[in-house]
Amino acid sequence: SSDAQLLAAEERNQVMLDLKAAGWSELSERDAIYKEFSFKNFNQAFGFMSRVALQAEKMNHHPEWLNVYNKVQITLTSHDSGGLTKRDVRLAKFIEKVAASV
Ligand SMILES: C[C@H](O)[C@H](O)[C@H]1CNC2=NC(N)=NC(=O)C2=N1
Repeated sequence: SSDAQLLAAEERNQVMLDLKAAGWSELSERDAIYKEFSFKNFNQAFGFMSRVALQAEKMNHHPEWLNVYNKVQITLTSHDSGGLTKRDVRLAKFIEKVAASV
């Protein structure tokens, strides 16, 4: 299955176990996942965003996000596919790696 295709129920439940354990949740209003990150200050938050931005551009897969001072709220979905795909999961896992290394 292509990584741009919507995740099938079984595979989705499997990957969501990991992501939920890491603090991601499924939105009720859209087929998307969401997490809020907190950093020590704006510099840390923006450094994190810079690293995620470079990877997102490489993947041609971009987050919906909001930064206010030390907080970054991130929503991931695949607009082209109309919901959650492997690309979102791959980007979420990358984001977790970056956040863990700040
Ligand atoms: C034209 C462009 O390649 C597409 O719109 C890409 C860009 N980045 C994207 N990012 C995300 N998150 N979902 C998409 O469907 C998407 N599509």
